[in-house]
Amino acid sequence: MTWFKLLLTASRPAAPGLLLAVLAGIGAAGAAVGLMATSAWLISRAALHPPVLHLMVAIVAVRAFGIGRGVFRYAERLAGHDAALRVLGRLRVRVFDRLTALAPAGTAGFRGADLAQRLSADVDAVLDMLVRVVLPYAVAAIVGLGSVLLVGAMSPPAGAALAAGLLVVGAGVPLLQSAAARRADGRLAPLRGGLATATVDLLHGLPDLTAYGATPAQLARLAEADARLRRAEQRSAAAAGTSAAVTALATCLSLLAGLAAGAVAVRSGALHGELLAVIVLTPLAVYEAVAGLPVAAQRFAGARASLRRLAEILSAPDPITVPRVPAPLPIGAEPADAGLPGAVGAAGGSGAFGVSGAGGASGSSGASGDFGAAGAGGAPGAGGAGAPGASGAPGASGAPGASGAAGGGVARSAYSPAILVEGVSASWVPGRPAVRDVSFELPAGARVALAGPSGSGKSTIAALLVRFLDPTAGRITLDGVDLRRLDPDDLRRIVGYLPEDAYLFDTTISANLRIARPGATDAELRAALGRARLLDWIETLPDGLETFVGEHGMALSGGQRRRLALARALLAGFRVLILDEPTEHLDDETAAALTHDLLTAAGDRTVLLITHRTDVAAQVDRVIDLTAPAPRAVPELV
Ligand SMILES: Nc1ncnc2c1ncn2[C@@H]1O[C@H](COP(=O)(O)OP(=O)(O)OP(=O)(O)O)[C@@H](O)[C@H]1O
Repeated sequence: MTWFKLLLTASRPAAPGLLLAVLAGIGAAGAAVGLMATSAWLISRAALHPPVLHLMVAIVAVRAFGIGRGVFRYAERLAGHDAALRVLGRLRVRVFDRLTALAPAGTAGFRGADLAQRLSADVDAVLDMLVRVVLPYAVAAIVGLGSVLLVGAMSPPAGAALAAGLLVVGAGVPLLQSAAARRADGRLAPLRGGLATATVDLLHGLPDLTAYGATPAQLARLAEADARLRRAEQRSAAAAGTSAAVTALATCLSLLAGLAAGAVAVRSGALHGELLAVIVLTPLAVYEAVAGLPVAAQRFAGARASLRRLAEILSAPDPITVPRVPAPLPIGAEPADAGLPGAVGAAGGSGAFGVSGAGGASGSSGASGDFGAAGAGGAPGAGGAGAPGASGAPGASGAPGASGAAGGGVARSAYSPAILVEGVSASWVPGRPAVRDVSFELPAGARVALAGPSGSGKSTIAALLVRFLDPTAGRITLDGVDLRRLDPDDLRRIVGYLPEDAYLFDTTISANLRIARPGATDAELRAALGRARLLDWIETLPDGLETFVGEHGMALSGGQRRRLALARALLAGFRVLILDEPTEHLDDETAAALTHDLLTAAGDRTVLLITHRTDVAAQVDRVIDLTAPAPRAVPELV
């Protein structure tokens, strides 16, 4: 998408308002020109002492133009800003929507502070483009043309002098200016983004920089970014100053030329002496209308650069493909109502996925020797008797909700989906695979640990399961339905990802929890906190649920932060929970206790526990090891 197309599409809904602003602008500038021309004639005529009645029309016209100029100017500002602010608001929402669709995989190429800059300053540049570039140019072009015709009708040479002056000020000076400062003006927005990024980096990394004595070097980088921005601003300001001087010079020369042409015309008798003042003074008002054009041209370069940066976001490739007509979530795969075990009905109508073709297909894959141990009965449709996965598997019984009773291995009182990962490869950056040919199964209601060395792709698998990313090869199915056929928002209502660094907002415990479910009552919050084993501690706090957690949850310990994030996930009612390194950086004893609590709190949900720890094997149904080329299942489901 080009910057121009972006501007057109963004402004189209506000076109009537913008047109009204242009008309009002023409009215205001036209009234200024009319005021100057009429008063010039009135002064000249009055000097000859005619009967006052001969002046009455001109006197009324002067009043009308004087009042009209103010009224039209007000209407122009009102209509122009109203339309531009509407465009700006819509564009900001559009950019934000796009960012949410891109994040996190699609925004990997952008830097955080720079994105913030694009979302704020660059979107604001649309206001500049419409109100300070498009509007003044449209008004100046029409009023300038009308004035040249008016003056030209009285004295063609004076009209030609005015036209030449207007061309110099309205077109020549801006062209010269943009040639002189194009690079500087175009670089202002990216340089501001770079400075914001360097500042945020410095602030966030200050403790580490101080510890390593690297603050001076980082400060030097910041100073360098600042200096580059200052140099660009200076070049831009120098070009603007030169333009202002050239504009003033061109205006004076054009006025003098008009005066000379008018004087010659009066002398030769071609022009009545009363009109000489009109020819000389009218251009003053016209130049007022075009005087802002060099600045407008300068703003144009900056605003165009900003629009290009926004177009980059809007046309960034989709990290995932959203189907035009998404498949419905498998019946029964609705989020739990209160995030509590048993709150979800036992998957009524579940027979639907008993007949699902995809379920059948995955069944054959589950039974394959690839991960036979893991797949024994666990794969949807594989039909292994007695294995927990089989019990809930669509193909096995066609009634997932009934599985708890049938399976025996993993007691489930509510529906939990099964997930099958088949020969999946994926990359964050094209050509750099993060996981290759990974296959494993997450049977319904099972707790599976995903282990492997750092960088082996565990978090990438989690990102694939919530469709932050799509596989480049292979497929992932949820109860037999390929994830790519589902709406990602639907999917994320039932598959919850709890990253290692789950974000806590700088607000109260209750507000952090209600992000998952805005309508949750205090009792529901307490229930979720109780299940995350955090309630006892919270009850000891003077402000209880209304205690502030600080920026990034700094007022909580690492373990408390994770428990609070878990309580939020429980409250959301996900039916599959992906816990990414929930015990990282905790001592062994606390880690074991937290893992136990997390798994207990997860209740009947399907859980994928990403971990480096080797001691979780006893607490889960199986461990998938990503180290091996094709992950192995250790040990078998109990
Ligand atoms: N957002 C991202 N953008 C680009 N590359 C990424 C991104 N996230 C991960 N990668 C790359 O994908 C590969 C796998 O990373 P991933 O985080 O999945 O591994 P991991 O097993 O979870 O590691 P760890 O145990 O250290 O968290 C790495 O080479 C990493 O550089």
